[in-house]
This record gives sequence, structure tokens and C-alpha cells, in this order.
Amino acid sequence: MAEEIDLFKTPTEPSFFVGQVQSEIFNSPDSFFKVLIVSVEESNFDWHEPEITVTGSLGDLSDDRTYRFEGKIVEHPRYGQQFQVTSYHVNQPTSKEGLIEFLSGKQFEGIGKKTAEKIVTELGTDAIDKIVADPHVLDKLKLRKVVKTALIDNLRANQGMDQIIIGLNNLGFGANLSSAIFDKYGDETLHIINENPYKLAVEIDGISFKRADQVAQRLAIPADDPRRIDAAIVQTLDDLTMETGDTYTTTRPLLQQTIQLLAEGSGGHVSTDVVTTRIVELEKNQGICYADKKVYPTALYNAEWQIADHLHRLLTVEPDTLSEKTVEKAVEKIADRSGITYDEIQKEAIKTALNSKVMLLTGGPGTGKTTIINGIVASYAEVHDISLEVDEYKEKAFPVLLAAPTGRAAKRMSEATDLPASTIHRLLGLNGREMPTDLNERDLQGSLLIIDEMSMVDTLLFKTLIQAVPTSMHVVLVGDKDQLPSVGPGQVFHDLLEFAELPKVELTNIHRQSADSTIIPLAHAIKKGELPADLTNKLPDRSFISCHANQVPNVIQQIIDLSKKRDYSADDIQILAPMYRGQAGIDRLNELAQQAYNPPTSDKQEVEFRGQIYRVGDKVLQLVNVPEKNIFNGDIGRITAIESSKTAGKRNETITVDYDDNEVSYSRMEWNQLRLAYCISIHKAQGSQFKMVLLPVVQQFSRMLQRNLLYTAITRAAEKLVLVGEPYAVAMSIKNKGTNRNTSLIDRLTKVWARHSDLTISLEQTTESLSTKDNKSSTAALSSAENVTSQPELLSPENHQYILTADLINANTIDPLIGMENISLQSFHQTK
Ligand SMILES: Nc1ncnc2c1ncn2[C@@H]1O[C@H](COP(=O)(O)OP(=O)(O)OP(=O)(O)O)[C@@H](O)[C@H]1O
Repeated sequence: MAEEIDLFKTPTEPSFFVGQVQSEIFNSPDSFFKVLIVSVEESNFDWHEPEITVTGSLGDLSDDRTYRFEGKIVEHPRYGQQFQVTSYHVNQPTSKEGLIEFLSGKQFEGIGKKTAEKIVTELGTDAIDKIVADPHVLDKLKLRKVVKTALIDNLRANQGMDQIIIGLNNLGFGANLSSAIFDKYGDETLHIINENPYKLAVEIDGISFKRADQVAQRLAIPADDPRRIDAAIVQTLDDLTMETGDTYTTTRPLLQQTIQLLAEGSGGHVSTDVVTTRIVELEKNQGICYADKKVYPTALYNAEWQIADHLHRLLTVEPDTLSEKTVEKAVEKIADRSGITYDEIQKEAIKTALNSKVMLLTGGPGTGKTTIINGIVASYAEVHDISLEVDEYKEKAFPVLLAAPTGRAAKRMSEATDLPASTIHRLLGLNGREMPTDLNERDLQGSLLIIDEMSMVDTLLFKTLIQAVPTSMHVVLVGDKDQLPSVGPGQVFHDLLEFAELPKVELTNIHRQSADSTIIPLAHAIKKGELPADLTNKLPDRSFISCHANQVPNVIQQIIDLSKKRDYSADDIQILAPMYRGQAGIDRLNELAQQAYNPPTSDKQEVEFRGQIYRVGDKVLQLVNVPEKNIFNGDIGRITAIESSKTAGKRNETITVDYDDNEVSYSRMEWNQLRLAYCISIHKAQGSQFKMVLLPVVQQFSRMLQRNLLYTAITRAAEKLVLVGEPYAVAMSIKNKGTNRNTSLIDRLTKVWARHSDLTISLEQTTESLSTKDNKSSTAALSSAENVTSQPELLSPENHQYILTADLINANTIDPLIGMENISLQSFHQTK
């Protein structure tokens, strides 16, 4: 990829030339970056060739028009002199007379000389650029609506997109971000940015508050502009919830960190008083939410209520009643057919699933979750007389929907059930890059939905999923409650299991024979907080190699060498670690394993990217969801080909990765989606299992050492587990139960259920009153029933703001470490 143009550098006198596009050498499919050959008809620099190579962010240029390109000549080490474009436009008249002539020409219907004159007098000789950048500049000219629309449309069709790309370029955005911004806002891009550049931080993935703040500085937006402060508050709140996994924070961290973020931004420091006032104002306009001394991002606040509402909606509709005998018979039949004797809890799980609209199923490793998913699907098909032959559903939707949060977990689910399974994102038609506000309802089709690896599902994704479930559908949520919670905010599965009203079953009997596995008993012991006496013993399927953190690389090296002799390939072994840095960290171990499994040779292509070497044959990890290419966060593949700048030229560099026969090609711009995968983080390994797991556990990781992290890592091992490091570190993590995340889901569920039972009582009273013709009490009962809303707000708005303000003042004054100026009581009293 060409280096992105940085227009923040002090501009020197720009060079320009005028010419027509002759041919296109490169056109990036994912951004506006292009390389063109353009004729040179006129230039203000020394150029003696008929053509020049042009690079930069460019729209689709037509080859029968003449353009004026501005920018600079750069010397490319391989391709020689090139013209790097910073701005370009159709070569149009620049004199007043020429422009009037142009605008009153045939192509602008309804504009005569007089109107054209009016436009040029009002807007100047750069009228066209101004109109394209922001059509609202025409408002003051009072043109007829049809004329105005035709003018704008015509100008935009010819150069609207170009102007937007240039505008974005001028604001310092390179080809990639420009493309993301243009995708979102289209023709309105520059207008929206001019009106509120901070929208970029809130709505475009990859643009931070600080970046938006830089743009705002160019637009001379003052430091204490409400748009700036609001954006900083929202970003701080999002950052805090992402860092902690909580769905809310409190006023103190919000106030402190917002002030800090503003001070670090290019706009500079803002007083506590002003920030306090904006927090109150933003809350009033529902940009953030405040309840019970907790501050929520609006999307998360709403999501927790919506999850509760939707679960209630599903559960209030009775499932088709199945007689106990029918269910019993079906389960027996399925057990016979599969040759399994279900234990009592397993039977109960299948029966509960058949008789409940929503059911939670949890259990540790080897307790039969997969077995029971199969049992539920088969029994469901049996009692409802449904065929599970996929071929029979060419015309209609398959009735059983199976999904998991990661591609690998979905694949395992599909292999275990012999039925189609997909990621939740794919099921919902999401691309994984949506902002919370984009996540709307999509009705699913089918009658039974089973989600596996439910502990990985976060609040926003679950809300999107559950709202797409039609009321007639049965839902079974399966997971292991003791595993790590989701990466995104919330601990949905944990909270749902805590809520008494939801049907649930916990599988507790371990069915994988302990003779086959001592890994499973180890996992169950850890789950209970016990340190097994045989932890450091050498057992057939697990061992513990004691060593200091500094020795970990050496020991891992030896294990790899030994395992290679025993025919374990890099695919069979997965090294897991909780941290990237340090001697026993992911980066170091990746380097070492790469050298061991895939050392450089003269015939193997390799490239360097961000300090890491990628070589043909390397095991790599996909870091984000790209459903269009059928690859998902956590997928592991192998590099099959590399086109480096040496072989294909810098513009065509690619890495090709094979993910189980799905070959995916990454242009250089997409290489940041990849990482070496010999060693991956425990979080990334969730939802996957590996033949052999190598797990360094050292005190160096202390901050990360927690029981559920260790438990998750250990349960990834299907056949062999080798722990490497300090036994004391294992003891430490078993002891450290960690803390639950702060969420309000249980509270929302409780309130929604209580509200509906109140409502039932109220309605019963109403019916009774009506039947006794007592109009007075029936009116009261009706109004109390109607008054119940999804998000009960018992306080008046004024009281609510008063409490928030008081809370903010408290947050500032109580903590002597904040070191901020004391808040004046002005805003407090104003609100009061
Ligand atoms: N009732 C049973 N009788 C005999 N074997 C069983 C029974 N239930 C499960 N198993 C067997 O126990 C093993 C573990 O079951 P299963 O894979 O369903 O558990 P799981 O909870 O999904 O495990 P993991 O989370 O480790 O994948 C399998 O080999 C399965 O066939």
C-alpha cells in the first residue's frame, strides 16, 4: 500500500498539472487508493514526458474529461518519479466570466445568465466546490427548488464524490478511512463532518475521539464546544465499559477520565464545571443514561431492558403442550437410536428444552452438552414430526437453527450434530463491524434455535439475537458458566443463570472416562477452587514442567522439538498465554515456534509487517469477523502463498491463507487482520479445542491470573496438556476467583417480571371492578396498569438531574487524589 497522505504537514506551494486519464494500473477494491497513468497537457513543474504516474485517493475518474491534479512529485525507490495527489477536480473555468458561462450552459437546466451571475457573485469563483461540499450554501440564494435540485445533482454526479474524497484527504484521512466514512454518509459526508466532526468518533469504527478532535481543530471548533465535550463523555463511557466488561460505570471515573481525555486531545483542557454540566445535559437528551447512581452507554442501558423484555415476551407464550408420556417416549426412542443411556439430569435437560420456550443448559467439560444438543434436536424433531434431512428444505427454511459466537465453535457444532451451523453474526446477517445503533431487528425463520458457547455472547449481540427471535420459536442457550465472560461488555449467560424465573439445567456428571482423561477432573477441581495434589505429577495426558519465567521459552522449545519427533504437527499443538509481552508472552513464543516449525529457507517467500515475519507455511490467526469471506475472529489458517513487493510489486502484495479449504487473499491493507498463531491468547482460543495445549503459567502474568482464565485454557486441551512454569502461579490463579462484572441485567429481568405480575394483578382488579361496576376503582386500576413502562422512571426529570448533579459534585470533591479544581456550585444550583 502506498503511504497515506498526511496533510497535516505544513503545505508547501502545491504543484499541479492538467491532463486526462490514460490507463489504470491499480484500483484498490476496499478503498479509494488508485494508481493511474495520466497525460500531461500543462504543468507548473518541470516535466518533459507525455505522461505521469499518479497515486492517491481518487474517485472514479472518467477518461474523456480533463482534470487538474494538485499535489507533489515524489521519488519512489522502485517506480521512479510519481505524482502524489492531494486534490483534483474537473478542469473547470476559474474566471468569473468563464464560470458564469459554464453554469448557464445546456447541462444546467433552468439556469440562465442571470441566475448564474447571482450564484457566482454570492459564492465566488470556487462556487462549484462550495456547492458540492455543502449544498446548503445555496439556501440563501432562494433558487426554485427544481432548479436547485437539478444543479446540485448535476454537480454531484460529475464531481461530488471527488470533492468528498479530496475533502476527507484535506482533513487528513487516508484512502481506507475515507472509504469507510463515505460508505456511511455518502453525499452528505462533508456536510455532516462540518456540522459535527465528533460524529466520526461515535459512528465510524477506527476513528477515535482524538482523531475527531484533530479534525475539529481544523474547523476551529472551540475547546468547550458542547459537541466536543459530549463526544469525549461518550467515548470515555464506551472505553470504560470495554475495559472492565461492566455495562455501566459511576460518575467519578466518568468525570475524571473525560477531563483527562479532553486535556489530551488537540482541543485541550476543559473545566470540571463545564464537563459536569454537559454530563447532565447529555443525560437529559438520552446521549447517556443514568439510573441508581450508575451511568450507562445508552445502547447498553437499552439492551439490558430489551433482553429482559424479549425473554419475557418469549416465555409468556406457552409452548405447545406435550404430554409427559409423549416426551418420555421420544427421549427413550432417541436414546435407543443413539445407543446412549442418558443420566437423570441429561434426561431432565432434554425434557425441559422440549417443554420450555427458553432454556439454559450449562455444564463443565465432558458433562454431555454436545450429546444433549443432539438429543434435544432429535427429540424435538420426533415430537413435532419434523424431518432433519437438509435436502428436503430447498424451498423453505430449515427448522433447526444452530449457531455459536465464533467460526470454529460453529464448525464444531456442525460436525457434532451433522447439521448446518453458523456464527451468530452470519445468522443475523451482520458483518461484525456494525455500531450498536445499527443493530436492528431481523426476524429469524425456523422453530428451534440452539446457541452454543453462550458464555462468549455479549450484551449487545444477545440483544440483537433475542429481538430477532419470533415468539413461536424455542430457544436453547448452551454454555459453560465457569468459562471467561464475553470480550464485549456484559456477562449475559452468567446473569441469565442467576435469574430464578428462567428454566435451566446444569449437567454435573462427567461422562468422559477419567481413565481417558485426567484433564477434565483437573478442570473440575480448578472450577471448585481446589488445587489437586497431583498437579505436578507426570500423568499420561498431562504434565507440569516447573521452571522460572525466563526459562519458559527454552522449555517450550524443548517440548516442540520432542513433540515433532513424536509426529505432533504445529496444527496439533496450541500454545496459549494470557499476555503479549514478556519472556513467556505470546509475541516471544510465536517467534520461537515459528523458527522451530517453519524456519526460513531460500525457496519460501516471506514478508515483514509491523515487526512480525510472515512466511509461506506459517500458522496464522484471523482477528476480526469478515463474513463476506467466511472468515471469523479466532479462525486459524495456514499461509499458502505470498506475493511480496519483490515478486509482484508493492501494489500487488498479498498473503493467501487457507482456512480448511477456504482460500482467502489479503491485500497489504488487510494484513492487520492477521497474527501468527503458534501461540494465541486464551481469549482468542475460547470456543476452540486443540489436540495438545502448552500453557505457560508464571507469576509475571499475575494481573491476569484468574480461576476462569486458567479453567478456560485447560479445557481447550482435548488430549494432552502441558503446563510450564511456576506451580505457585497456578495456586494463585485458582485462589483468585476474580470479581463478577457489574451489570444490571438481573435487576432488569426482576423488574420486568415483577411489572408483568403487577400488571396482571392490576388487570385482574380492573376486571373485578368492571364486573362490580365500580367505575372509580376500575379507572384507577387501568391507569396504573397503563403507566407501567419498560424503563420505569419514578423521579421527575428535575429531581433526576438534581441527583445526577449532586452525584457528580460528590465524585469530584470526595476524592482528594483527583487534583481537579473544585467544582463551582453554579451548575448544581442551576439544575436545582
Ligand atoms: N449419558 C452418557 N452415557 C455415555 N456416554 C456419554 C453420555 N453423555 C455423554 N457421553 C460421552 O461423554 C463424552 C463427553 O460428552 P460431550 O462431548 O457431549 O460433552 P461436552 O459437555 O460437550 O464436553 P466438552 O465441553 O468438553 O466438549 C462424549 O464422548 C460422549 O459421547
